[in-house]
Formats: sequence, structure tokens, C-alpha cells
Amino acid sequence: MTATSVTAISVDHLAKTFGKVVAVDDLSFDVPHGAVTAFLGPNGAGKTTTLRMILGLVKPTAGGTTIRGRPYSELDRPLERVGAVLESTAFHPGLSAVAHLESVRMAAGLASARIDHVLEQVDLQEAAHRRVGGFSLGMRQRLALATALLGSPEVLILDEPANGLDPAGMRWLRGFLRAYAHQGNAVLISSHVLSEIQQIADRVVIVSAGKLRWSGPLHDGAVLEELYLEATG
Ligand SMILES: Nc1ncnc2c1ncn2[C@@H]1O[C@H](COP(=O)(O)OP(=O)(O)OP(=O)(O)O)[C@@H](O)[C@H]1O
Repeated sequence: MTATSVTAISVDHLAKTFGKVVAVDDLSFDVPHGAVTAFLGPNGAGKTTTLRMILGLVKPTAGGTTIRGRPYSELDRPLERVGAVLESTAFHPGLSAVAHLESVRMAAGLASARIDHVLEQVDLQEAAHRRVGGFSLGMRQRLALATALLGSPEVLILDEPANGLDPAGMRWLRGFLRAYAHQGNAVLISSHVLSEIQQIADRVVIVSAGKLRWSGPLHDGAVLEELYLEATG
């Protein structure tokens, strides 16, 4: 079976309530390999909660999610299947980038050569031995991405990864994610920066108030902002 014949992420009638707050409401969509899929919606639409459920960090109230056919909790060597950059990514400020990556690498049983490789992928070699406590927001985003890439996963999940990146960093991330997807991997990215997403995404999933409002390919010439405002308005 080739990578492209398997759905990377499947979200199936997913629901989550926190007390009286309905965060995610009977949400279903698929994320294919070989494409960048944007996950869009207003503040509080349920995007982060959905991503956290896909990653097994939040338990659904109903429904479920799978990565290449299995719930996250049943994945064998999960870091080699799926890499994630979440909004809340935190690092020990006293560790260097290399020491942080080394601790994750050892825990996951990955080859030591992966560290140099991911530092090069995110262009962070020069800061490799500096303390993360002194990193800028953009550098932290790069380190979070490097951590997500340690296991060479075929699925990448990114929650607002462009936060803190300067224009050159944004352009770099765009090129990186497009190349990563076009190698056959799946990328699911949540963002509010529609101008960036317009240039990156092959497909779009739009939610508001926890419900699916629109999903499909982003055709050449389609104006994402109009599509988004119509779907969420
Ligand atoms: N741990 C929690 N406890 C209570 N309510 C929560 C919790 N996590 C999320 N919520 C609520 O669920 C709803 C969806 O939040 P979520 O963070 O998933 O939205 P989002 O689409 O990621 O928003 P944003 O674009 O602002 O990041 C919101 O009303 C939020 O207040």
C-alpha cells in the first residue's frame, strides 16, 4: 500500500464539551497525504481542541479520530508517525536546543544523526548550543518544528506555526511545508493568517462554533478570504 492511498488523518463525528461549552460539534473531515490542509475558523471555533483530540491529549465526548487508520493512543512509535507543533509548546529555558532535542530523541529511541538533520532542516544550526531561554519567538517556533520532525513523521500537525516568524521566516516555512507535503507527507496547519494560507494550502477545512462549515480543495484563483467569510459569516 502506498502512502498516498491511505487517509492520513480521519476525524469522524467528533464532539467535545467542556461543561456547558460545546467546543467541537459532530465534526468530520479527512486529511490526505501529499497535500497541505489548512484548518481555519474564528477564535474559539474548536480548532485547537480538535488538534489536541487527534493527538490523544484531550478525550472526545463522542466520535473519534485516527492517524493512518489508528487512534493516536494505538500508534506504534508515535513520533515516527506524527509530529506536532502546538500553541503551548514549552521548553526548559536552561537547556540548549541540542540538549532539548537530545532528550526527546533518547526518549523516543531515535538515531543520534537525526539531531543535526532537523537543526539543518529548520536552519537553526548556529543557535544549536545556545540556551533556549534566550531564544526569540521565531527561534522557538523553529525548535518546536525541529522537535516535531525528529521522528521523520509522515504526518505533521501545526497549530499557528507562523506566530512570531518574520517575513523571511514565513517565506521559509511556506517553502518547507509545501516541499514536505509534496514528498507525500500530510500537513494539517491551523492559522488565522489567510494571506499565508492562501499561498500554502492545497485544501481547506473551515469550522465555526465547533461545526464543519466548508471543506474542499483550494482551486487556483479562489479567494480564500471570501470563502472563509462566507463560510463563517
Ligand atoms: N480546557 C478547557 N476548558 C474549558 N473550555 C475550554 C477548554 N479548552 C477549550 N475550551 C473552550 O472551547 C472552545 C474552543 O476553543 P479552542 O481553543 O479549541 O478554539 P480555537 O478555534 O483553537 O480558537 P483560537 O483561534 O482562538 O485559538 C472555546 O469556547 C474555549 O473557551
